[in-house]
Amino acid sequence: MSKLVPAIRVSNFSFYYDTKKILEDISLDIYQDRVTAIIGPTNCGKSTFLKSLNRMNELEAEEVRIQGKVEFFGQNIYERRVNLNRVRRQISMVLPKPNLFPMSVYDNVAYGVKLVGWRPKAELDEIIESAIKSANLWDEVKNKLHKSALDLSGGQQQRLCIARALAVKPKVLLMDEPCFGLDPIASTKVEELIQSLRSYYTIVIVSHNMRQVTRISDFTAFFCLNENQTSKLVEFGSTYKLFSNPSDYRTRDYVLPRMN
Ligand SMILES: Nc1ncnc2c1ncn2[C@@H]1O[C@H](COP(=O)(O)OP(=O)(O)OP(=O)(O)O)[C@@H](O)[C@H]1O
Repeated sequence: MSKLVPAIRVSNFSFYYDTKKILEDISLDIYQDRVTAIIGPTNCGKSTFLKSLNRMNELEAEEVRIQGKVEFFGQNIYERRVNLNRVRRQISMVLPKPNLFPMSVYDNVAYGVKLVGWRPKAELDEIIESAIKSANLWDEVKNKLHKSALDLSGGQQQRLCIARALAVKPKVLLMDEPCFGLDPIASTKVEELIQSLRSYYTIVIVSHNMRQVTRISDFTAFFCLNENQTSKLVEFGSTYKLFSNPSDYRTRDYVLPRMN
């Protein structure tokens, strides 16, 4: 295994929606070209944490406040002068439910690429094909590129969302329960896709499926609400260690019953 390099370094990070503190004093490193899973009970701030990594959380409320830092290869993404579009291109988000536009398969993937700048048609075609291939979807849609994306199955739509994210060449993929609502076969395909992307992208995934977490992630962070109902990072470490020999009793009490 190559040396661990932090792609994202979260330091003493607290997050508030309006006046309500959601995350408290979180510090952890997200390593480059590794899969990090975020787990924890419902409402413990997993999605809020994930969205904090590319500032998507700011799109969700009138007012948000933070303390601490989130550094992406050394640059604090919460600094004023940061180019937010660039941050969100490099740190891309895949949501639990496919959020495709009512457009063709091709246009959905082209959408973000066109926002970045004009490209000749042949070059655009190449980017689209490569992104859809990387999302393990090409054989299923190559004859339907100009048909509505909304006619694809749920699992195909989710892989198309991943293709759309890949088309803008991000460094980090944030995945919020990417198998949510998918049947076991569609879920397996998304999981296989994550496996095939893991060497090329830094991936952070929120999942409630502990078996999936042990199959696909290298590192796991366990979040839990404290007595003030704010979310704390209880434990972070290699997925193997966290599941086989957790350091904290709260991790053990959460993880072990969900593995049976
Ligand atoms: N846009 C928002 N405005 C205000 N509060 C919010 C907003 N989004 C989430 N919250 C609150 O933040 C807290 C954490 O929610 P979050 O969705 O991050 O938890 P979660 O661990 O991902 O939950 P789940 O496992 O159920 O998906 C909850 O109390 C929720 O009500």
